[in-house]
Amino acid sequence: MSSTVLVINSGSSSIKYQLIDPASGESLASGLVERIGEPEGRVEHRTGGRTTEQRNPVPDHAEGLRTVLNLFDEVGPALADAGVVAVGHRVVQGGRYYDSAVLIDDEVVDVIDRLAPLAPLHNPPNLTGIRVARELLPDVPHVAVFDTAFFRNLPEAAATYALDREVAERYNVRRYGAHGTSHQYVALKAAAMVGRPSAELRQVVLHLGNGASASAVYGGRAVDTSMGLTPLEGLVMGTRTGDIDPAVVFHLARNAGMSIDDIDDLLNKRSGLKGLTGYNDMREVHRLADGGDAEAILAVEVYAHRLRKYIGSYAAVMGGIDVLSFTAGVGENDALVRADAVAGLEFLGIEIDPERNVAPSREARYISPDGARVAVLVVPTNEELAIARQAVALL
Ligand SMILES: Nc1ncnc2c1ncn2[C@@H]1O[C@H](COP(=O)(O)OP(=O)(O)O)[C@@H](O)[C@H]1O
Ligand SMILES: CC(=O)OP(=O)(O)O
Ligand SMILES: [Mg+2]
Repeated sequence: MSSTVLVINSGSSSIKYQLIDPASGESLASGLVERIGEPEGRVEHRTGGRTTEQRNPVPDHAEGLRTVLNLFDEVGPALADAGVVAVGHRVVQGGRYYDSAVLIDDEVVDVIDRLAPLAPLHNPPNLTGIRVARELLPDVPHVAVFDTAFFRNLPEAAATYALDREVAERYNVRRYGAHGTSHQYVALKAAAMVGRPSAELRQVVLHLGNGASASAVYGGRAVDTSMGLTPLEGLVMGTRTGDIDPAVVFHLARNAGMSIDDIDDLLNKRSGLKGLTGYNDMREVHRLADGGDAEAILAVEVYAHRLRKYIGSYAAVMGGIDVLSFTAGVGENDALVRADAVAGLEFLGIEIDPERNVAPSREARYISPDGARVAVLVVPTNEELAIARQAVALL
């Protein structure tokens, strides 16, 4: 029997999970618990080509995980017979503590808890997932794989904010990044695709999901990234502003009668595509834009404008660019966004082949024309597989 890893990614209102054979990369089961804490919850469990769906309220993450483990019992594969050697947990914020995966003990739990202010939407649910999973699966090692690990050794010039040094040091204010497991996975895969030693490659990776971030990877090492102290900075996201002038916060606090918590909620949960159009899902935004909705058309332009700014600035940071990769929900599926993101960047050697760009495929592929100076790629990310591999490597 081969060894498997159960990977858990607990988000604010969802739990995604996958049982993976890290050696072959095969996914033996996967699923999702959605709308935790809302009146109508939904659980989807996929294994062996079959999907089982349940629609019940899921009051909290503990109940959600219990439901998942029951599904493994009832529908399979039975975890007791599946050779589970570890549970791998995605944790967004590891601060300055971790540059690689770590075995979870009470001290690690304490650190993740103390770092919650630096990823307020992510670390608390990550931690709940860890607590509950350790209770329900006490006999296997649990491993934390941090989104920040790949960015732990960013050059100081990229990681440092031009803020009073003492304040920054006392309150741990610096750029930590996020989505690092995905950026690293995609950069490695892209280097293998172009067949050049990663040591000399200047890569830009665009992870465009609900949360979205860009990274500059030079010689296999992250040299800059768009998420900062928290996953709020950088690109336009489903519900987050990305970059804004910090003075917007003072302005709203002083003139709109909003509290800091109100503004936090506004910038993180009611902005981005949702703030501009009412919808956080790019598919809905396109649907509106296709119908001539001026706000949706502008939202797509704002989104793409930000992407072009980051591609250009990272090319400047690295003295050029050899590979540009698109990944995650929007990056993998949205040919329009990809085309808009590179429009006008021919001066950097970036061009795409319109037919390759729209060809339906789930595989990693080139969308630049043969012989182009910059390899433009779509590389489906697989954070779960990367987490499973890092967990077994640690053990
Ligand atoms: N066919 C598609 N076209 C455009 N956007 C898509 C498509 N499919 C999914 N998406 C976008 O991908 C997002 C989810 O991406 P994903 O990487 O799964 O995010 P997360 O891991 O943050 O939940 C959705 O919110 C949606 O906007
Ligand atoms: C860090 C982050 O933004 O993660 P997600 O995209 O899962 O929200
Ligand atoms: Mg994601």
